[in-house]
Amino acid sequence: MAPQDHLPPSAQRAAPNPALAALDLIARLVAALEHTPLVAVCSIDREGRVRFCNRACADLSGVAPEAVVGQPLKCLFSRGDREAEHDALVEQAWRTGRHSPIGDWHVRTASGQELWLYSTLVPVYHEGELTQVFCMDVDISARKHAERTLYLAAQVFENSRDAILLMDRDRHVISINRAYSEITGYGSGDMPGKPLSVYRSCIEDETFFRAVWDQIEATDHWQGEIWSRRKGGELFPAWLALTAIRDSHDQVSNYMAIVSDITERKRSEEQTRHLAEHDFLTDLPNRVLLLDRLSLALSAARRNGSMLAILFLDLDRFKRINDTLGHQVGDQLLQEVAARLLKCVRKVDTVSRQGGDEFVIILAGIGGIDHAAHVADTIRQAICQPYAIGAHELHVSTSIGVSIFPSDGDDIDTLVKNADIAMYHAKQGGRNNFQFFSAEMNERIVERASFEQGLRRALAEGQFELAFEPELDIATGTLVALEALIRWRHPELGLLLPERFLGVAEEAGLMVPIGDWVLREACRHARRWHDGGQAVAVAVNLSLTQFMQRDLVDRVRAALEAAGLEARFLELELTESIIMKGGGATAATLHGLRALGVRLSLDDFGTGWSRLGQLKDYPIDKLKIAQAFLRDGGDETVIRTIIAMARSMRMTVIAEGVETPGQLAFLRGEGCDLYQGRQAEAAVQDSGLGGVASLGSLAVQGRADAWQS
Ligand SMILES: Nc1nc2c(ncn2[C@@H]2O[C@H](COP(=O)(O)OP(=O)(O)OP(=O)(O)O)[C@@H](O)[C@H]2O)c(=O)[nH]1
Repeated sequence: MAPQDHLPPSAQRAAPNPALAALDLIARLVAALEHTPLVAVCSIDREGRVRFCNRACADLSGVAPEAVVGQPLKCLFSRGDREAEHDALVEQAWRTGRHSPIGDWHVRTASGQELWLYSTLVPVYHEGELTQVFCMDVDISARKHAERTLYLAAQVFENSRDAILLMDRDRHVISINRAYSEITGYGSGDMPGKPLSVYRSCIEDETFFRAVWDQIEATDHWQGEIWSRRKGGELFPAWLALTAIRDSHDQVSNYMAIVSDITERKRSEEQTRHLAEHDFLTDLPNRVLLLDRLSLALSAARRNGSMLAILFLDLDRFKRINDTLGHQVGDQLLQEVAARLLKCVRKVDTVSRQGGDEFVIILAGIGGIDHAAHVADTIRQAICQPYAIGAHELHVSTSIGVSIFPSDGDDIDTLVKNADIAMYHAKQGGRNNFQFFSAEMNERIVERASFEQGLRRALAEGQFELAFEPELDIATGTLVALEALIRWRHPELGLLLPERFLGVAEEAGLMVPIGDWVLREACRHARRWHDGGQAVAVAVNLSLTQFMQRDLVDRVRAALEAAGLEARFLELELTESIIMKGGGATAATLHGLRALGVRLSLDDFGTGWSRLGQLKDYPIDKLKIAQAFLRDGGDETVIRTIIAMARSMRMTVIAEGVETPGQLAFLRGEGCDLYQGRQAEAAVQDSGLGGVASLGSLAVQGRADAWQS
């Protein structure tokens, strides 16, 4: 190609003399064109074949110039679905002789690289004739990439759900995005130009913000929770992330603030925390929060040298309300109790529910123990007032234990434990009262705990024994039965009577295993007597707890079977109160036992039952006149009535605690069947048979036989 071929005809026509200078200029222009790295240039002929390609074009397309000459233009760059559009521009350049509009083209090179080209087509004349079209392309891929990045950044900024605010290096607002406007209510024109500090909530002070900006200066970043203010003045909790943006010279050019409205999150966190720290039924603080508050109150008391009281409350006989009226009524009562407790204390105090019918109250910073006593008594009285729950008017009382910091303990556990111990003593003291903790109480509780442990060991190690008290026929003096009475041969305290340990056993939940042991052991003894030739019956006392066991009949059957004892030789003694408290299941249990063939006897008769007629519904074989009626001269009328009643109901009647010959004579005169007590024991001794071990030779007949159905 001759150098002048590149110039349009007008330029060729206007070329000044001298001609050589012009040729030289053209030669240099061509050389520049060939070597410029900025513009990729190639030319095509009328057939669309490449005739020339400069180095930049070869570099950009990745095709060697020798390989491209004679090839169609698209072997350099393919324009995808815009190929036809480009062909039309080429055709237009040939047709009009004018250069095509400059435009951006997204192309792909032969090696698959994608580029953006800024292109035009320039028709070139030679000697007045249009001979070539030059394709001139500038690689603008980098610019396009930057534009795209900027575009995306702008989209992110605008469409982010987080509120974003941009500042200049002086912390003046430049712009805010849509989310920022939505969250804060400020429009895009409200904030720009103003310092960010204008929009602070005033909850955090200057020191706080100074620390924030100090950290940003040091690390380019700060994030944390703050209170933010909406345009209308409303405050809201926000999570703020502040970041310094640096320019290419590593100088801070801007700051960006990202603000998230965390109102909902805080609310739900608060809700979760509330649930974790409060009792669902009463909404009072639960044990977790109580311990937390107590820890704070203790620290404050230590700091101020003040006193603090812990009140441990337990409702009295609450179980009865649940049992008689149902759990739901019980729940409502607990809620009402909670409300009353709150009314009895100050705002600084904490009322908490520990669970069940137990409440613990912290009285902070009390002036003296009088204050605690006053509050305890106010509470006691408030709880005693009647409750209207549904159609019911309920009455309940509470027992309260009080411990005082610092005198009753220095730490949470000790203070709560001691208040609990004091509450236990309030219960022991008859309920519906309050007790201050004392060291003696603690000693007693420790003693009781070790006693309880001892009881468990006694069961495991066989420290229990049975003593037997004879029941004799008044008319014949014959031994009819032996009542089994438990004794505990305590390793340190010696032989203990049941009064000494059965209360603790009851509270420790040991009545059933101990009762089982007595039952089995008594049956085993009776079997031994039988094997020795004496078919004497054995009487065993049942406790309420045993009686309430659903499988009582099975347990009794199992004891009989294990001993190989006939059921008619076992007599179970119940008290009136057991029968009364047995509830709806009493009759079924008694009939179940009777069906086994065992005898049923009512102990301590005459001391509690008001509805004698009810006895007819139960299969009771024997009435035991309470010892109280014989003491101090006795109550002859009652005894006479009981004997008459037993007769009319075809029951055997026995008097217990017969101590004198006079008493025995009286009972004999009234037609009482059997007797028990010191007189009976003396009679057994007199007969030369000192104890149960000798029973093998004791004559047993009469009433025992008469019992057989
Ligand atoms: N309604 C109701 N009863 C509960 C709840 N939690 C525990 N209880 C019952 O509360 C009763 C607590 O009884 P206790 O304190 O052991 O005994 P009490 O009958 O109050 O007798 P004393 O405490 O010896 O005076 C038990 O019957 C539990 O089943 C509850 O959330 N709602």
